[in-house]
Amino acid sequence: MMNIGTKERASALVGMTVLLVGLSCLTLIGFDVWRCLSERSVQLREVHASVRNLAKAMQIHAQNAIDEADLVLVGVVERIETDGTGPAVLARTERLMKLRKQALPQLDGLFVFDREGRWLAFSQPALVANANNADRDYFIRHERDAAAGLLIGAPVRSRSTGHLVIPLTRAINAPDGSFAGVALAMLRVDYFTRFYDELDIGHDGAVALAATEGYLLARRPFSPSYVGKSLAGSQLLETVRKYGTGVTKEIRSAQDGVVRLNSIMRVGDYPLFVGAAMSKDESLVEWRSNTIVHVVCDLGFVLLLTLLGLQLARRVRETERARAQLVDAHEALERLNRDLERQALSDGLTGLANRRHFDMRLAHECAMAAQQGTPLALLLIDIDHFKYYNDEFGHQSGDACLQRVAATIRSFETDPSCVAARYGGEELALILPGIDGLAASGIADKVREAVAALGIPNPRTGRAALTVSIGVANFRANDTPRELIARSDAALYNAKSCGRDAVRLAA
Ligand SMILES: Nc1nc2c(ncn2[C@@H]2O[C@H](COP(=O)(O)OP(=O)(O)OP(=O)(O)O)[C@@H](O)[C@H]2O)c(=O)[nH]1
Repeated sequence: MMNIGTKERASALVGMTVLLVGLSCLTLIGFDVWRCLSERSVQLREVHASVRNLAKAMQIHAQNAIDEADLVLVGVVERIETDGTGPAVLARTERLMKLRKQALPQLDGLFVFDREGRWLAFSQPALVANANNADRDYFIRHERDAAAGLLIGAPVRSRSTGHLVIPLTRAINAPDGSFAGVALAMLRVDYFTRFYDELDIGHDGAVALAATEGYLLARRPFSPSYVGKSLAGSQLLETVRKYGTGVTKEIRSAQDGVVRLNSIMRVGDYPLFVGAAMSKDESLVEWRSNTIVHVVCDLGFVLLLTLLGLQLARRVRETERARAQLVDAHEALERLNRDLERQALSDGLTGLANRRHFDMRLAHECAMAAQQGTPLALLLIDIDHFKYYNDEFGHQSGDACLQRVAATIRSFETDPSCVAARYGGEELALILPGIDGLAASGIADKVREAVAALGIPNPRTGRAALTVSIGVANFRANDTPRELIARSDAALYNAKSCGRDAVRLAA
């Protein structure tokens, strides 16, 4: 059974164990949470950099394609405006347009229309019957605004090739500044989508080329239905409207609902922008699986640590219990030893020092007195006519009487160095270190009176009460204990001889 102190110590140790295990678990979990969050932000930073690089590549690609096509348009317009639309000029222009179309893969066709929209020159192999482009949006806009410059129109399906194309147009003006027609370069939508197909954007990534007016020109993943599709209400367009181009933002796609990290860039000075986006979920797939592995490992480790902690706490409790039992056993043993020691040194009947103890202490005190030159006295005390008492009251009463007399003598142990002892039988002794013979005689007299004052009857002596006779001896330099005892004994004999109930100091 554990005592309160042991219980408290065991509880404190168990508490410390729990605290240690708890802190270890918290440190581990805290560190791993921090590591996971850091890895996540590193991963997202890498995705940000990737989408910016992709957007930059798309921007350069689109700008080059448009710049090259516009350069051709500018040349064609300049030639027609300078040289007119005579058959020779148109033939040369058409040759030039065919050469340019072969050289520039983004071109689906080049055309020159007169002010009525009729085809004057074109890069296509043959004229489409009754072809007239006066109904096209770009034609109407140039007709209305001669200073419109380069127009990039919404994608249309080409009447000559059937391909999806983006029309780039410039107005042709007559020498008087009036509208004289339109030069058209058709950019193939698939020129862009083929390039976009080669970009590494993952499974859920998306890229797009769009007009700032708010419609799509090309996109990956591609579907013909996307081409020309309005972006109205989409977060992509809202982001462009709100933050402009040149930003990287997290956007939920209006097309497929996937959340992506989008990098948006303006294509030169054209009313176009490109957007490159990678799925946030997909980008974090590896991080997520790593995190799951870490969480499982952490949980396992925490479980292991908890089990070890519980085991440790149990061991601590057991050890403390064993320690307490050991301490109890040790204390019991010490008590037993003290009892045995006391028993070995004390007299069983009177409780005074026994003869062995008396001899040891007297030898010690004699040595001290001799060494330090201090006084020492010995009293030998004998009960007078004790035989009568025994005979009168029986041996058991004699024992009780002996105990009372011993207790009285013990009361004169006024100093820790004093020793009251049972010298033998009904003979008792008192060692008085530091006290000379005269003072010791005074004490002896008081002892004698104190015993008499007990009033123990001893009728056959003819006296009022039981008495003692005391022989006092003063230690002399070089006395042996035996010599000191012998002189005390001689003095006791004198006290007896002169009628008992007396004190005698040895000569
Ligand atoms: N009850 C009891 N008596 C004891 C004990 N030890 C010694 N005695 C008795 O003490 C008595 C000593 O007797 P004696 O030596 O003749 O001396 P006395 O009768 O005291 O007479 P004086 O010494 O001459 O005065 C004996 O009767 C012993 O039996 C003890 O432990 N108990």
